[in-house]
Formats: sequence, C-alpha cells, structure tokens
Amino acid sequence: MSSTNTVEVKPSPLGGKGTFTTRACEAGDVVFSLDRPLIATLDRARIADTCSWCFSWTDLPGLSGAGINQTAKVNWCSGCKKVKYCSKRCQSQSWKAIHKRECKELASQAEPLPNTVFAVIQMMEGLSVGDQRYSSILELDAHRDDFEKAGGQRWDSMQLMATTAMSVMRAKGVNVAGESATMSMCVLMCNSSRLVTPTFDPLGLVLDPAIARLNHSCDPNAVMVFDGPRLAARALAPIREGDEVLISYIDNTAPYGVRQGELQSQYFFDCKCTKCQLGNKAAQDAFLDPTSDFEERIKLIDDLLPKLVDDPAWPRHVLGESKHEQRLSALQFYAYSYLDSPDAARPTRDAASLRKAIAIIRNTGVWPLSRQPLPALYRQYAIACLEGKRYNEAFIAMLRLHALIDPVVYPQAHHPVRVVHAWSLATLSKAIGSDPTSEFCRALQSQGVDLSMLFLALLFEVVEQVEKSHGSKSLFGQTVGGALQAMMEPGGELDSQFSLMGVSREQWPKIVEDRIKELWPKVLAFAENDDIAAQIDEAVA
Ligand SMILES: C[S@@+](CC[C@H](N)C(=O)[O-])C[C@H]1O[C@@H](n2cnc3c(N)ncnc32)[C@H](O)[C@@H]1O
Repeated sequence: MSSTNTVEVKPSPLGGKGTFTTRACEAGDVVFSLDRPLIATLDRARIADTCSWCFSWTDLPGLSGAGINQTAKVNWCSGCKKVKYCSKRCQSQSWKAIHKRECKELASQAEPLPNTVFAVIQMMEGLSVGDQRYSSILELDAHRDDFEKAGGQRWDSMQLMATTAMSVMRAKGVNVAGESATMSMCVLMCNSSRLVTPTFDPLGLVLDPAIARLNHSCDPNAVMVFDGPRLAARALAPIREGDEVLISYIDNTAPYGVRQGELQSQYFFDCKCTKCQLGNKAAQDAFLDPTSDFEERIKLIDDLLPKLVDDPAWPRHVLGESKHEQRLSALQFYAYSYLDSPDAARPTRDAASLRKAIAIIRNTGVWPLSRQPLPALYRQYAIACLEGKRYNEAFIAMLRLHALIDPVVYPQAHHPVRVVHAWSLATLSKAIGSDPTSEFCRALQSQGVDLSMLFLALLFEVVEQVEKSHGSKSLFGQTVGGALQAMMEPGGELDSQFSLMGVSREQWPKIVEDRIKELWPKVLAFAENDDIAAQIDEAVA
C-alpha cells in the first residue's frame, strides 16, 4: 500500500519501537498516510450496511452522518453473501486483494464471524502465503503473557476466538498451531485501532504494522483521521524534525485514573506523559468549588457510595481518601456508568436517561461542563435525541458542545473532532431553521439566535479548518466545500438573500463577517444560560 513517507521507525525512549518524523511538520500537516491498512474488518453490526472495501456507510444515524452525502447502496457478494460492496469496482479490488482467499470459507459459515476472528484469519492467511507485509506484524508487541496473567473473561474469549480462527484455517487445509493463533490474537488486541468514518463513527478495526508502531501519549501531537479506507496521521501541533509522533489510544480527555486504568488493562503500560505526570492535578481533572448547599445536592450520590467500592471499576475512579474526594469519586463512577463504550455505534441509553444523568451531575454544582464524562454524555445524548427525532434537544446539546465544551477539551481549532461537531451543529441548524415559523425557531430568534446565520457562521468555520482537520480533497472536505459553494453560487441561498437586499458580491465578506460577530455573543449567552435553554426545550418538547 502506498504511504506518505515523512517518518521512520526506530527504537523509542518509551519502550519498543516508535515512529519519528524525518521533517518538521506544521499543525494540520499529514505526518503519515496509508491508502489502506493491511487488515481492515467491519464490525458485525456494519456488515449489512457498509461497503467492505471502501467503507461507505449507507445507514448513518443522525449526528454522526450529518451532512455526509452517502447515497451508495450496498449489495451482497453473490458467492458468500457475507460481505457487501457498493460497486463492481470495490468488489473486484477486494477480490484481488483478499476476498478470493476467503469467499468460499465465509460462504460455509452460518453466521458472520466476529471482526476480531476475521482479522486473525486474514493475518494467518497472509502469513501462510508468505506475504512479507504480514510477517512484520509478528514483530509487534503481543503482551501474550500479560493477557494470560490478567486472565478472566477476556482471556477466555480471546482463546475461543483464536480457536475459531484456527478451525477455519484448518478447514481450508492450512495447519495452524494453537499457540500461533493465540499470539496472532494477542497482537491484534494491543496493536489494532478502530476503523471509523470521517465523522468518527465506529465501523470496525484495522491493523497495519505502520500504524501499530505509533506510541501513545495522553497529550498527543497527532491524530488519526479516516477518509474511507485512507488513513492519515495529522499533526495537532507543530512537530520538530526527529520528534516522535504520538497519538492517543484512548479518550485522552478523560480523567487521569480512567486513562491509566484503560492503558494498563488493554496495553499494559503506565503512561508517563506530561499530562499524566500531573496526575489528578491536571486542569482537565479539576472540579469547581462546592457551594454551601453541596451536602444537600450530593445526597443521591452519598446513598450510592457504599455499593460502589466493591465494583471492579471503582479503583480507576478513586480521587482520594477524604470524604469530599470519595463523594467526587462516586459521582465520577456514576457518570461513567451512563456512558457507552466508544465502540458503540448507537447509544444504548435512551435520551431521557442520559438527560437525567447529565442533570444530576450538573446539579451538584461542582462538575465543570468540560470535565469528562460530561462532554461525552452530551454527545451521546445529542445522538440519542437525533435517533428519536428530538431535533431541538439535540441542537441545544450540540450547541453546548461546540460553543462551551470543545474549545476547552480540544484547544486546537482544527482538531478533527471539534470540526466534525461544528459541522453536525451546522447541519442541525440548517434542518431546524428550514421552518422559521416553528415555535423553537421563534424562541431562538427572540434571543437573537438566527439559525440561517448560525449555519453560515459554522459553515465558514468548518471550511476554514477543514484543510488542516481532514484535507479539503477528502470526502468530508468536499462535502463541506460543496455546501459553501451551493450557498454562494448564483441562485444559492446567500446569493438570493443579498440580491434581494441589493448587496454586491464585493460587499458580501464584510457583511457576513459583521453579522457573525454580532451573532456569536448571543449564541454564547444562549448556550450558557441553562434557564433559557431549558425553558425553551421544555416548552417545545
Ligand atoms: C501499538 S504498540 C506501539 C508500538 C510498540 N512500541 C512496538 O514496539 O511495537 C503498543 C504498545 O507499545 C507500548 N507503548 C505505547 N505507548 C507507550 C508509552 N507511552 N509508554 C510506554 N509504552 C508504550 C506498550 O507496550 C503498548 O502495548
């Protein structure tokens, strides 16, 4: 597979090998890219609605798919009926690369295989035909003994999956030793990354020796972005020539104990990055000072405390020994118990229970909006609202995320997650604003929030950042660029509005800029004012 090569792999001070730049990079530069990872398999839930070669996803839920024009239809491979493709071209490329080796076996399976088993089979097949690219996978850290020592349900299910993969290989006449299937499974578990859409919705998993040589930091200098099967590591900040490229394996905006717990249990290391060195004292872990009625506000959590301490997840939430710290720990535990795993494509909690959890946490008065998992809960709540067609509530949640939370959680304006949120809010504003006579629109208007202007302001923001976040030629970049062009071209919304007002094209930028400047403080005031937002929300619900 071709790649942009401005990096080299060599021993890392963090342990094992790492990836280092061979030239200095600016923020937003592509540090490293791949046309397609060596192994990429879809989650079982995505097999029926996603092209197995280019990963066009045809069943996008509300927020995640917002605005990405995926009109593709996918059809089963007529041979195995276990994978789908969006075109003859994708089918034929997949056939040449991998599918000719697996179609017959897949056809004989009653159920689609879990993607981890599928990935291990692809790995073993690649090795069995002597493909050199696969042999470098075996040089990766496997943490085999660590997995076995940790034992439990995970180890049992890893062994079961390895055995299943081995039986499929044996049925094809390839004799694979049990230990090598187990090793392949371990390599996969600690070296694979999530395959996601350009808007970060989970689709499956990928494994490629080049990606697997990226080490972790909770304060990363790069982030991985997908564009269909293409993958790029983009610089979040300037990176000097010779510096190590570091991505985050986990949600690096989570509190210290949660991050350390996840890294230790899945990757078997203690992170010692600059952020982790601050421990619970890092800004993102801070709480607000309790108010005088805090005792009363925290009552519900106090009642939960004695039940939590025996839970296996409790240790990663412990913030200290004092009564106050124990209460905050219980509150954090409670908040995380409402959060779906980042791998869940759709929220399993309904909007009402997520809303209740958010309200309880906020009501304590000590939880900053930007402290995890509150931002993640807002995001899941927005998605749950969209799934339930509760657009107004979704709008308020997304507005909070974009205006109040993201600038703190993702300080870089071009951070791809922040840009995707801005785009989702833009498309929501456009959809809701398409009926200006609705009660919700009128209520917003009375607060000075004009949705068509907000759409434009957000669109400008996304277009300004997209070259650095995703690349303007990517599917996402083309979608947002196309939306702006449609507004500006003769007959477009902006063109029509300004023509009516007799404004010439040369005057557009200044007028739009002035209007956005005028709008933004009102948007912020609306987002910040819980009472107004809640009243409108309740009234219209
Ligand atoms: C995906 S691999 C990264 C490449 C790995 N260093 C190698 O040589 O193959 C993940 C493993 O690298 C190690 N690792 C990654 N980031 C680390 C860090 N910040 N500190 C210590 N070890 C790290 C851990 O052993 C982890 O399980």
